[in-house]
Amino acid sequence: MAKLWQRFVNGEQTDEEPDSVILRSWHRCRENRLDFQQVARNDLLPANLLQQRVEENEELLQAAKDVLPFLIRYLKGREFIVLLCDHDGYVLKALGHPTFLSKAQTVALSPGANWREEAKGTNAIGTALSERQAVKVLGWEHYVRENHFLNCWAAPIKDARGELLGVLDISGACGITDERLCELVLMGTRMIEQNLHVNELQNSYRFCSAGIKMASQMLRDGFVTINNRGEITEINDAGVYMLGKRREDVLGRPAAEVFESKTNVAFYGEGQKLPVSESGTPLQSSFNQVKDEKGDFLGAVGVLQPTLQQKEQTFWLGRSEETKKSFQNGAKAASTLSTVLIQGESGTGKEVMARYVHQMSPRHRGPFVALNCAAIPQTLIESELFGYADGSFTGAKKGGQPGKFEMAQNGTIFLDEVGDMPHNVQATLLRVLQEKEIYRIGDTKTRKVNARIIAATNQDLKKLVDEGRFRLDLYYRLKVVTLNIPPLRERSEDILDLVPYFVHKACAEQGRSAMAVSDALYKRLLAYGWPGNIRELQNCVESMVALAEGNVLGEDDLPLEVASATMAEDTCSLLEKQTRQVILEALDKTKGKIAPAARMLGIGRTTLYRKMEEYNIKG
Ligand SMILES: Nc1ncnc2c1ncn2[C@@H]1O[C@H](COP(=O)(O)OP(=O)(O)OP(=O)(O)O)[C@@H](O)[C@H]1O
Repeated sequence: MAKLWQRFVNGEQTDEEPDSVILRSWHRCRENRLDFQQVARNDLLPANLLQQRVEENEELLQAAKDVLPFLIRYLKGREFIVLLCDHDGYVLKALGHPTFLSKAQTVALSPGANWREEAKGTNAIGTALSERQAVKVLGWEHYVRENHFLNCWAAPIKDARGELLGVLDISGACGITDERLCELVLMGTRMIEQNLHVNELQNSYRFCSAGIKMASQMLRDGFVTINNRGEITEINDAGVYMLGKRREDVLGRPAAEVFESKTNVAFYGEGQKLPVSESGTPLQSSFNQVKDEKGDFLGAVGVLQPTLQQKEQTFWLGRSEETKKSFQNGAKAASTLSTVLIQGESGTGKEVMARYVHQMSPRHRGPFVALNCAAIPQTLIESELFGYADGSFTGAKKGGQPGKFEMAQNGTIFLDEVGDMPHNVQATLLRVLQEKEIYRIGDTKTRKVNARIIAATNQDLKKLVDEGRFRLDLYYRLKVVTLNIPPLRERSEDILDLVPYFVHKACAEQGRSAMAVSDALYKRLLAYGWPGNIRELQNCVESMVALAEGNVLGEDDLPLEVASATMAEDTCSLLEKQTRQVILEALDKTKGKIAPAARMLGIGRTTLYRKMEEYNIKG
């Protein structure tokens, strides 16, 4: 049969023809004027370019990683090799029988060599690429004589869209043939294609889940996904905050348990109220079932929103022992109906505490009414508190007007900055506390009031009493239960909880996507004294979020005031401060004389001079 090849390359006519695939390939080789005796010049990649191709075809190599050894095992030690080539015909990998591997090397059938038809004439790899189908090229069917000792089977490898990625080839010595090799090479390509498909599915799954995570962080509402077993698979930061739990206590847990609900939450319809959150605050949820095209239930996605009550913030944050203790005391105070006095610097969270006490008390269903005694003119405080009767003064509303005490019926009245309450109103307040009834201004009729009083102050009330500016009897009446809220500088660990919450809140309010906070920034925030307490921290975070450019808040975003204060701390370490102090004291004792001061410190005079210059101490 080799005569067929001989006649063709000699340009002689013949009655017999080889397989049509081979004949088409021979014609292409002739058109390309290929030398049929030997390959004129092998196209061999140098090591660096081969490495580049290997990297470019990483996915293909990965998909074939286990398939090539599997095929070799199947060939049971017979003299065969298996090759993986890229879509340009370059051999990327060759495995198999060592004897045949070295024989193959004599014709450059090895990694780095190009086996396209244009380079090597008719051969299984190149012809499979040209014909885009599985082929076998046996012995003399190779166009170039030097390859006649080969028998090869090859098939193209395609991706899910039919795009050509490479070729799988099995080669052996001429004469060894086996009908099953055609099937084997096809089976190998199918296995590689399946692996590629699985990889692609995994990548698109990873993309979807990372995309959902990223998109959900941009929402200001809580976002939750639940799988078909009813377990929570994803929750954004807003959701974690609203629940008042830790992320690790939510992820992977049954939704029914997290939402403290008896029914499976996935089957909730629109707008169901869920009794959730550690602080007992109600959230509103809206879940939708996710189904596939056949209508099978896959899981559910939902949003959580605070109900109106929670929007007025009745939950608190802070991991420090001080904060936990304060709020534990608040909860204890809530169970009694006594008057509560909350003391703390401005911005420490006194109103947050007052709302918490109300929320935890048996009156939580009643109203919470606040009045800031420092924020309204003193002449109006009385009418604000007790209301007025019809016609009690010119311009008074017809039918009169109830005051805050009446509005707080069966609930809580919060008197903020109670130290600023005028003396005459203090007397009336004391009477209301005793009698539990009020007169509206200009009215003769008493009205029963049933409201729990929570007062707050950032002043030293005892001092005001001593100065005669606050009534002693009212002071004792108010401080039945006292809650002290420490300043933020005494519980700076709370910053670690407050900052992410304020960042999240500011991003949502300013319509920005989620932002992270760098460790370096946390260090600076922890080093600052926060004279304005939590309110100052919140304002600081809000302005950083508004002005920051990237998606990570860093030290450069700090407002000047905080930046310069914390910088000074950094550059002047405690040790330096102490050294400077010791030198100053020695100089003070020796009335500025250097030699005795140096003796006292146990150092030489020159060292003392050097230290004084270093610490900017004038002699
Ligand atoms: N533990 C906390 N968790 C979350 N936010 C808090 C907490 N404490 C305070 N805040 C927030 O800090 C800000 C100041 O709190 P709040 O108004 O309760 O302080 P205050 O002590 O009543 O201030 P002032 O004395 O000026 O009236 C508010 O925005 C509040 O939401």
